[in-house]
Amino acid sequence: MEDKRAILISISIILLLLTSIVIARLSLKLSKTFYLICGAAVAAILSVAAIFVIRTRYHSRRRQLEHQLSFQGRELRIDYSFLRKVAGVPTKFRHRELEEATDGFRAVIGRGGSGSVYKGILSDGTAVAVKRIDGGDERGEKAFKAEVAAIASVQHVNLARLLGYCIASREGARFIVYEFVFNGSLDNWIFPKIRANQRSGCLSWNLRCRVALDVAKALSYLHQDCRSCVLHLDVKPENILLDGDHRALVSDFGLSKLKGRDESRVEMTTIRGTRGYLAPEWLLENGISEKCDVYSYGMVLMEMIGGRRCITVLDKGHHSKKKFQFFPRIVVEKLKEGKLMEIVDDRLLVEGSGVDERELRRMVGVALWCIQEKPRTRPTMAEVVEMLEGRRLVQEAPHTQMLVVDLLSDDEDDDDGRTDNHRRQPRGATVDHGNPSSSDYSMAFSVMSGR
Ligand SMILES: Nc1ncnc2c1ncn2[C@@H]1O[C@H](COP(=O)(O)OP(=O)(O)OP(=O)(O)O)[C@@H](O)[C@H]1O
Repeated sequence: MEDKRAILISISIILLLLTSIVIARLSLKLSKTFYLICGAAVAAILSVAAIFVIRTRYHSRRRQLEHQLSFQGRELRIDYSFLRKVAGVPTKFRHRELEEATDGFRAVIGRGGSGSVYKGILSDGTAVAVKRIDGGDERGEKAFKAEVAAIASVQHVNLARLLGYCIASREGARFIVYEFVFNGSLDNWIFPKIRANQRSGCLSWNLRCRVALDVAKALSYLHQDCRSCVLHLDVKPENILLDGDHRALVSDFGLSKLKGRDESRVEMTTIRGTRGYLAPEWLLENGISEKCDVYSYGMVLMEMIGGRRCITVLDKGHHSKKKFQFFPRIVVEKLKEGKLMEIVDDRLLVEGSGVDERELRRMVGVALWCIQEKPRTRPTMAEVVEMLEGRRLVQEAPHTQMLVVDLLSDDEDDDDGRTDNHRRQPRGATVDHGNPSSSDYSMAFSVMSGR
């Protein structure tokens, strides 16, 4: 439109000029020089008009192209982010985005060995849990890479969903962004509240059974259905999250390890995991396998049944050796005495709570198979799923020595049996064949660190 108007104006000016020249020539009888000057003037005006037209055309074409490109770019970005979401590829967030989402990292929802976890809301309204992995050291880097690599390659309804990550080089921290899981971790739902400000509830028997199955399915998927076998290596109630419907989601892959399908074990140079859930082969055998997760799962199953930690410290005296009460031993005794109901979480034994003795026997049986001392005696997680679903008979578990791997350290235990720094690596570990002491339930065997 603008082009046409410019051309019309230019032509009108030229015509006007030519007419004035002709009129001037006829009326004033001017010389040839006059014609030359006028011709040059017309040529100059024509050039200016041409430049003007070319410029406007160029600018309008440029604007048109820019508009077209930005539209196509926007479409491509939408397609790309859609494809990323569909393929489950984690997004790389900017530090500022996470800072805004978490309101400056204010709302802490959990603390673990590797850092703190904050609640946040992304700009599109998605609720997220942002896990900050502290320390720019090698260990922090390893935990970050292991977690992102492991969880980014797996997808299962019972695994916490990774949305993205962020590396803030200036702050020396790394962040992992998970979908927010509304009911927090399982420990708050099976152990009695120990702090006034603690958010907790008591999970019903039926929900405990469902959670046990959900976790077993997630672990079976990690061990058997992924391209490489994923060893979680930190299965414990704190790492099992419950969504709004109390479905379980296994989370925290910071210690996980990949094992090739053709490998039976992987060599490890350091002990990974949490005291109380560590399988004996961490110190007794060469290399570890998915059976470590099976052991930890068995311990979690025991804790879900009893509503208590498997290991409780009885004696915290400075001079005497620590004495432990090992819940699975109590379970075995009660089973022998035919008083299995006595081991169930007291809070579930109110009338109408629906604790079914047959189901209880099955759960206890599975847990006892899982915590067998020898890894090869333990079932696979797929077999555990079959047993829990009643598709496989749970036979009586053989007697096992019930070894407890404990990384003794200077720090005091919490009331819930967890040490503050519960992910210690033992220095110069020694094996101590402690006698079963005066307490019936003290540990039969402990593995002590030289801290
Ligand atoms: N996606 C989530 N939604 C809600 N709460 C979460 C989520 N992820 C973690 N949390 C909370 O934060 C706590 C600590 O998280 P997490 O275990 O992943 O941290 P960590 O530093 O790796 O700890 P750990 O020492 O157990 O490895 C959890 O026990 C849970 O209460």
